[in-house]
Amino acid sequence: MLRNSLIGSLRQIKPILCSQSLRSLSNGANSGLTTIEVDDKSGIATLSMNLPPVNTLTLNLMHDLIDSINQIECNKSRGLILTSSNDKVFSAGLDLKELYKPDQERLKEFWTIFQDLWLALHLCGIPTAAAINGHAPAAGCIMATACEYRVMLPDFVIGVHATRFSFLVSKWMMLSYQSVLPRRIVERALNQGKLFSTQEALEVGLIDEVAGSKKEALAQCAAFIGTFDKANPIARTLTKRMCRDSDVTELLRDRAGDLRACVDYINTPLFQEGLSAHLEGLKEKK
Ligand SMILES: CCCCCC/C=C\CC(=O)SCCNC(=O)CCNC(=O)[C@H](O)C(C)(C)COP(=O)(O)OP(=O)(O)OC[C@H]1O[C@@H](n2cnc3c(N)ncnc32)[C@H](O)[C@@H]1OP(=O)(O)O
Repeated sequence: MLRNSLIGSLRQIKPILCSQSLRSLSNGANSGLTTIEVDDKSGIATLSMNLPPVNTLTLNLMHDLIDSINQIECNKSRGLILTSSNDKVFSAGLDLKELYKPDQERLKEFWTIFQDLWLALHLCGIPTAAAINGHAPAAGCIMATACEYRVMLPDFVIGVHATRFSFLVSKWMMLSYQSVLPRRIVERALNQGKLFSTQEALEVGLIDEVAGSKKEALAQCAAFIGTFDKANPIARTLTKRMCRDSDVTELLRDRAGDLRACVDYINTPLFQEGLSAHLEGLKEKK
């Protein structure tokens, strides 16, 4: 029963790609904002975000990420490591320009694909890890927490600082955060809009390890993925999905309701004013 519902949920977000032969993983169908490299020896795929300057989650980048996750999973890679081609920023989170004075239809599409991306990462059947080689604010952090393991480089920040610019996170985003941090820390950090330094993130458990370089981070993520070698892959996948079922169900049971609530909130003067000030702040810091 549970297995069927998990597999059923997955089908909703994975309609494509598995029929293709994909050992050489080309990004033909997408915009080329991601690259996939599969290590021949380990069979682990490294998925890099490559949208200068700061990997903002635009519609195209989110589309490419979902497409790439599907390809990697369908190709039976041994694991997936999410990282960035930029050496200062993992991802700056959602593209704020899409949220400021938005076109309503485009905003709906934008929010829906963000939900899809979260589901694709959350339900990815193979082991996932994030090599966080730069700043990871807001949705950058949410993507990392959807992975099973996080290795971060020193002197960067990670966290959901949404309250600083009048954002209200959806419950499924909060659950992502809460799946790696104790509830009391999540409550405080979300309310403060806290961005954790690498060291603070390690101390609270938001990340699992610190690495000295990107190469080391990738190796540490690969070592984590290797820890599942003795597990039967199908049993592992179903167990992972069972562990994540309640978080995923929170979104799946009323995706349309979440979309409506977010669109309504994004259109409020409170949000638009907070966002306008935040965008100004980003410009002024130059
Ligand atoms: C009910 C709905 C609410 C849902 C709430 C969900 C929670 C979170 C969703 C989000 O993800 S919202 C996105 C929030 N992200 C941020 O606030 C990050 C802002 N960016 C930064 O702090 C910094 O850019 C950085 C990531 C620390 C990197 O700093 P760096 O000095 O390397 O680069 P910058 O000069 O600041 O930026 C370069 C360039 O990019 C523009 N930019 C940066 N981030 C964003 C963004 N998220 N969206 C759009 N544009 C962004 C920045 O303005 C610069 O532009 P130019 O001035 O060069 O034109």
